[in-house]
Amino acid sequence: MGTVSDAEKKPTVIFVLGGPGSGKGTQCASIVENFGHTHLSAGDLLRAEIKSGSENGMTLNLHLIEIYDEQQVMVYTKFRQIRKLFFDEIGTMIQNMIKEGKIVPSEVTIKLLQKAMHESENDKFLIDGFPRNEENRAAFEAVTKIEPAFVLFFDCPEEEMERRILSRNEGRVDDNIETIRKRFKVFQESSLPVVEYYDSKGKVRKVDAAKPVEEVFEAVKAIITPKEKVDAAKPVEEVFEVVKSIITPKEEKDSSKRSVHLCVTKHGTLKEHLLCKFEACKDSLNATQCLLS
Ligand SMILES: Nc1ncnc2c1ncn2[C@@H]1O[C@H](COP(=O)(O)OP(=O)(O)OP(=O)(O)O)[C@@H](O)[C@H]1O
Ligand SMILES: Nc1ccn([C@@H]2O[C@H](COP(=O)(O)O)[C@@H](O)[C@H]2O)c(=O)n1
Repeated sequence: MGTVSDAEKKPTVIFVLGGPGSGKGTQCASIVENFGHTHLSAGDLLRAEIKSGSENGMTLNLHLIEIYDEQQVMVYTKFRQIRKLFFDEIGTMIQNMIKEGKIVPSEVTIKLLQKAMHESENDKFLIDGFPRNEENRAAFEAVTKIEPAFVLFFDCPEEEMERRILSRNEGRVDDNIETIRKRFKVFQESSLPVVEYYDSKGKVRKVDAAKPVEEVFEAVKAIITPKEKVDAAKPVEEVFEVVKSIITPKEEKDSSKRSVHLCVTKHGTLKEHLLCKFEACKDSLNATQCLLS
């Protein structure tokens, strides 16, 4: 049986979703710093395309490129003029759609995401603000054949998101009350169904994004941190020493508050038990009992 070559290996993708101003970009910056993912914001890529698209005219590289198969200078010049018009038009189209809080056609956004992924040497990506609707989701999966590892969903009330956007001060054309309302509507009607779709597949990791930045990141860290493994073949006391060193005091406190217990499975993986069948597991000091489960 053949093995999967490096070239065929799919990158790990985490979709980062949440309403406008829920703090996706802010948290992605901390994830990049702490976990080394590459952050690709669909909104940032579209904004960059408005700025540079008509200058280099290469980013989107849509079907028009195929028109040019002649070598003559005249044809080439004509081609460049047409191409510039074409990309100017795409830039204007993106700009208008962002101003109106509308979702840009998937073909455009996916091209930008694919290009950024190809140019990166990383193999783990945070794709922020995408997929924004069912069309985005289906097209991305069809084109890239990539399924997200999970969806990091920032849940935040509209009043808080509105407050945050109105004090963001980055000069964005869509950070005004009229467009914000339109973006909230699009989020409710088109983006939440995508979250629900992934939720039905058990892929949504929801975070309370209304809390202060640092607290939100604590929750994010708990989701992103790779699950640590414990060598469960060792004597029970030794295993428990390792378990104790992994469980931080904060997690211990939180887990006892929430009646969540960190246990070691037969395979040596640390596991959170919401309801453990072992009475003895009701506090983390007895976590080793779960070795038997
Ligand atoms: N937990 C938080 N508490 C208070 N303010 C926050 C929090 N997280 C982010 N902010 C601030 O709110 C504003 C919006 O945050 P950010 O740009 O990260 O949101 P976003 O979800 O990426 O927004 P958009 O989808 O509109 O691009 C920023 O000014 C940021 O500094
Ligand atoms: N998948 C996407 C993402 C964004 N847009 C457009 O960009 C605007 C800003 O997006 P942010 O994520 O930076 O808030 C958004 O309102 C859309 O107009 C898009 O079309 N498709």
